[in-house]
Amino acid sequence: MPKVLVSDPIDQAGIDILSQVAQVDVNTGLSAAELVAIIPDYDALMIRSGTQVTKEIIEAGNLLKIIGRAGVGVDNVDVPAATRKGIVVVNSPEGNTIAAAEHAIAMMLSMSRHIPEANASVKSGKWERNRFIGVEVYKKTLGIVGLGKIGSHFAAAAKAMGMKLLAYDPFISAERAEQLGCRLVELELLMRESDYITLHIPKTPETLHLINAEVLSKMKPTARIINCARGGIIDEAALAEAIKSGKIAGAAIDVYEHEPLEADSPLRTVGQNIVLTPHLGASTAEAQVNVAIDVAEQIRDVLLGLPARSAVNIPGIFPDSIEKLKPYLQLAETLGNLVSQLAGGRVDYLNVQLQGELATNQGQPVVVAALKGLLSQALRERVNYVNASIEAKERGIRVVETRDASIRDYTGSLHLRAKGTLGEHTVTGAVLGESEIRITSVDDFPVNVAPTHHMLFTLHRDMPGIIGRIGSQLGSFNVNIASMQVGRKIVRGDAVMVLSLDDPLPEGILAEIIKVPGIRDAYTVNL
Ligand SMILES: NC(=O)c1ccc[n+]([C@@H]2O[C@H](COP(=O)([O-])OP(=O)(O)OC[C@H]3O[C@@H](n4cnc5c(N)ncnc54)[C@H](O)[C@@H]3O)[C@@H](O)[C@H]2O)c1
Ligand SMILES: O=C(O)CC[C@@H](O)C(=O)O
Repeated sequence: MPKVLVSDPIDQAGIDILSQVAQVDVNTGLSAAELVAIIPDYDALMIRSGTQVTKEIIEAGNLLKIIGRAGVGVDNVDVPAATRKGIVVVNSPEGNTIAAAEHAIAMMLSMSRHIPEANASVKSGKWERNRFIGVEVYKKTLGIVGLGKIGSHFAAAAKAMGMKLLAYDPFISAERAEQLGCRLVELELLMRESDYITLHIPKTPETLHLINAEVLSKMKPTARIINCARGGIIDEAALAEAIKSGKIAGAAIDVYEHEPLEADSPLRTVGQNIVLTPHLGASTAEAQVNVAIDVAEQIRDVLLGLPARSAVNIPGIFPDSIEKLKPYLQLAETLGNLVSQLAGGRVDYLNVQLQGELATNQGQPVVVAALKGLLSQALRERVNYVNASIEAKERGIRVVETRDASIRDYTGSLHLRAKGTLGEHTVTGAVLGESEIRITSVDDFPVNVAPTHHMLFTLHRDMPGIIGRIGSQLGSFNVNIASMQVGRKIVRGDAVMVLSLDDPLPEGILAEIIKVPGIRDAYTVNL
């Protein structure tokens, strides 16, 4: 039974799903060294934001197939290191959207009405009504940085509260922003004009310290900023200084550059104009159930050999296309493996042409499958859907995807052309019925053969006696032929012969076959 390590607190609903297919060990609060020590035993790792999945942990995870992040942000996972090792990283892109948006709204309102201090004051026995005069958000301008899922939900709620909306998001259109009631503007204008600024962007090298001293200096002295996205997007020292010196009115922060927040963080000494929560954006009962189920289901599926629906480091396949595409992924892998052997293993160019109905489908997963097949001779089980593209890129393989929907020999077919040490070779294949894979051409000679484990391909002159001679040669080496087919374009011209063999070809026989008069080339293939 596979083993799953759950290293952060996860809702029981997720554990129940994982337990259907795996031994689940819940072991939270581990140090990095402890994780490195135990990870070699595990097939899957499930985390929230508490575990930093470093390169060292990934390198040590020799059985790891999947890392599941029960949440959105995967900035606590070294995704490039996981990709290189062929480990799928999945998240739950929507499970906590509402929770995070509602937390940001709560932060905006509690900051505006001094709720944390007022609560502490009453609980300490005081009744200080004049000390806590707040401000309204009605008719104020809200600047949303990042108009994705959480930013959009905040926008809808803020609009209903009568706020005017600005948004900065270089990756969405002005039309989309307009649909959400926002005016799309540059960051500088948003910082200058907003009374409230809320951040809903991922932490990336581009967004690290996006909100620094200079950007904060553009804000109005009455303006307030909310960060429920990721620590590090705001420069914390600059923020503390801006509030203390009265350059801005306040801030509400849920996420920090270092979590837990250090005891001596300047944010802790800002006083009453800052509201701090300990990364609670996703902490609702509903969101924790959503993300636990979402990610546990994906871990279960991957452990069962099925695709994950929200993988961040493999080409996504829309769930409704998975069933339809599966036989084509198998076909692409088989053809990739075949063409790499015909082209001599070291391939430097691959053209993947999607034909017929397949041309109207998602192409990227099929191309990745072809690359996986292409590299499987060299890398064996080290190559998979996660790292095939990187491995191909690092080997300098130029990959071109083309489409031709007008080719209708089969409902959908796939044509691969590869250039390698043995020159240029092409193969075409199709899926018959539900899932039967056929090789339908080799070097543009039409054939119709099912791929088998051991195969022999020859290029020869179509002339009497040649098939018999190959048969006798194989017989003399005690190799049994399971099936044989010849593909030719014209009678007595060039032809290819495809033989399926019951046994692998013994050493040396290929050299004998090539000596047969009329044989131009011969290739052994193991699929
Ligand atoms: N506090 C929490 O507990 C909590 C919970 C959930 C999500 N989050 C964080 O909230 C953030 C947003 O989540 P989401 O689900 O809305 O993501 P999303 O992918 O739906 O939206 C992110 C938006 O940011 C935009 N963006 C990316 N780079 C940008 C840049 N440099 N400048 C401006 N916009 C940029 C994108 O175009 C996208 O529209 C993530 O960082 C996530 O980790 C925090
Ligand atoms: O794990 C958590 O509670 C936080 C999750 C949140 O930061 C996210 O990115 O989804």
